[in-house]
Amino acid sequence: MPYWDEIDFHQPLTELGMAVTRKVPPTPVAEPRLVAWNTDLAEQLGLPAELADDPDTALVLGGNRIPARVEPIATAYAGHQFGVFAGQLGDGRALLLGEIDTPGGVRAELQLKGAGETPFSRMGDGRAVLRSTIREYLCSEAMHGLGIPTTRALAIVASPQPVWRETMETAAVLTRVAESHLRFGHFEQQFYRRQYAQLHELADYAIDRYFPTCRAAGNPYQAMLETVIERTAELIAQWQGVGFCHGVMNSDNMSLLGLTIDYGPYGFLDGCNLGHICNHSDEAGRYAYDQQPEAALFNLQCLAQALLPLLERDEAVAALQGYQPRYEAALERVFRAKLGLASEREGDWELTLRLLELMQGSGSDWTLTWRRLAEFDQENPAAPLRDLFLDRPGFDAWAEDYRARLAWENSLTPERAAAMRRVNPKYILRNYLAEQAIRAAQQGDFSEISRLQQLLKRPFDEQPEYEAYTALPPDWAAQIEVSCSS
Ligand SMILES: Nc1ncnc2c1ncn2[C@@H]1O[C@H](COP(=O)(O)OP(=O)(O)OP(=O)(O)O)[C@@H](O)[C@H]1O
Ligand SMILES: [Mg+2]
Repeated sequence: MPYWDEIDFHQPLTELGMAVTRKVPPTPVAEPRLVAWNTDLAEQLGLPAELADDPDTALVLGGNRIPARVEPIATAYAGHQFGVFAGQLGDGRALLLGEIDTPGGVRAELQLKGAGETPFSRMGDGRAVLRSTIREYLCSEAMHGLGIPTTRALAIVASPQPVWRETMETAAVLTRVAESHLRFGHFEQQFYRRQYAQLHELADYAIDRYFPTCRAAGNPYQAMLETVIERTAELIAQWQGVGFCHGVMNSDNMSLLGLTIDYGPYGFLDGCNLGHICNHSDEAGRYAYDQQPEAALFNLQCLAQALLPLLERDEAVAALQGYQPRYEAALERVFRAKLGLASEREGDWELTLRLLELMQGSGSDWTLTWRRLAEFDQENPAAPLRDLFLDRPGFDAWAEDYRARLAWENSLTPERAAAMRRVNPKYILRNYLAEQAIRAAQQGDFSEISRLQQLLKRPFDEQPEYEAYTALPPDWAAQIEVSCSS
C-alpha cells in the first residue's frame, strides 16, 4: 500500500459542520513534480525520508491523488482587509488534508495551498504561482530558523500549467504545516453571520484543542482572548526585532495561535527605514514596518468584537488593554537582547531609540548594523560598524554612552558578543536572495531553494561557505516589486 494511504489523517474541524468547513477535492495540476522537500520538518512530522523519492508524493501533495480515507476541506472565514470589513473570504485556494499525529505528540495540519478552486474562491482561480510558493516556502523556514513562531513549509510541487497573474506564470502547490491554521477571521465569520451557536462551538473547539488551561478561568473565552493578545504582542515584537514586514496584516491573515501566517508581499528591512512599506499595493502604508504593532491591535479588536457574544464588553476591553503594555515589554526585551544588555536600567530604551534614529538617518542596513554591534569593543567602536553611519559625531556620542552602559554591567566581554550573535542574525532572507532562487527555478534549476533553506536554518551561525549571501542588495534588486499578486 502506498505510504500516504497508511497515514491516519484526522479531520476534527468537520465536527463544526457546514458553518466552518466544506469538503472539497483538490483539482489536479498538470505534470506535478516535487521540487522542494523539507527533510527536517518531514522528520519532525514522523514522515519517512523515502517520501522525498516516492513518485506518489508529488501526486498527493500536488492534489492529483487523494490518500485513502482523506476528505480534504476548505474552511470559511471572514476578515477586515486594510481596515475595512470584507465579508466572507475563506480558503479560496488552500485545502486541509487533515491532521496527522507526530512523534512530538502534537498533531499537525497539512494544508495544500494552491490546490484549486473551492466554494470560497470568489473571483480567484484557486491557484498559487511558483514564484509566490517559493517565497512562502523560504520565508516560513527562515522565520523558523530565527526562532519566530510561524506556519511551516514541507514541500513544493511545481507544474508547467500556466497561471495568469500580471504575466503568464506557472502553477505550484505548497504544503503548509501548522498545529492549526485557525485565524481571527474564522471567528469574525460566525459573528457577522450572527451564527452565535456556531461561534460558541468554534471557541470551545479552540479552547479544548489549543488553550486547555483557559478552561479553568472565570470566563474561558476572555482567557483565550488574553492568551491570543499575549502571543500576538510577543510575535510582533519579534518581527520588529528582525525587521520583518508582513505586508498584508488583514485580520484573516492573523493566526489564532500567534504564528506568522500568509507570506505574500513580505520583506525584511534592508537599509533602515522605519516607515518601510513592503507591499507595493499598500499605497497608504497601513502595514508599514512601524505600523505593524498598531495593525495587530486593530486585528485583535476585530477578534474581540467577534467574541462579544461570549464575553462582557468590559471583559473584552480589559483584555485589549493588556496589549500595549505586553507589546512594549516584549519589544524592550527584544531590543535589550539585541543590544547585548543583560540587566535592566533606566535609559535603556532611550539608548535604543537613539540608535534607531541614527540608523534611520543613515539608512544603515538593519541586519548588518545589529550584527556588527557585537564587534563593539572598549577601545574603538569597530570601524566597520561606524562606517554604517553618516553622522559620525552622532554615532560616536551614542557609542560612548553605549560603552559606558556596557561597562556598568561589566559586559564588554566576548560572552556578551557571543550572546548578541545568538539574537542578531548574520543571514536574512533578503528579497533579492529569494528572487535569485525564483529566477533559477523558473529556468528549471531548483537547487538555490535548498541552498537558501540550508543556510537560513542557522541564521545566527557563521557559515563561511555562504559569505556571499551576506551581501547588500545589488542595484537590480531595487526593481523588485512585491504585491498581493500571488
Ligand atoms: N488565486 C486565488 N484563488 C482563489 N482565492 C484566492 C486566490 N488568492 C487569494 N484568494 C483568497 O483571497 C482571500 C485573501 O487572500 P490572501 O492573499 O490573504 O490569502 P492567501 O495568500 O490566498 O492565503 P493564506 O492566507 O491562506 O496564506 C482569501 O480568501 C484567499 O483564499
Ligand atoms: Mg491570506
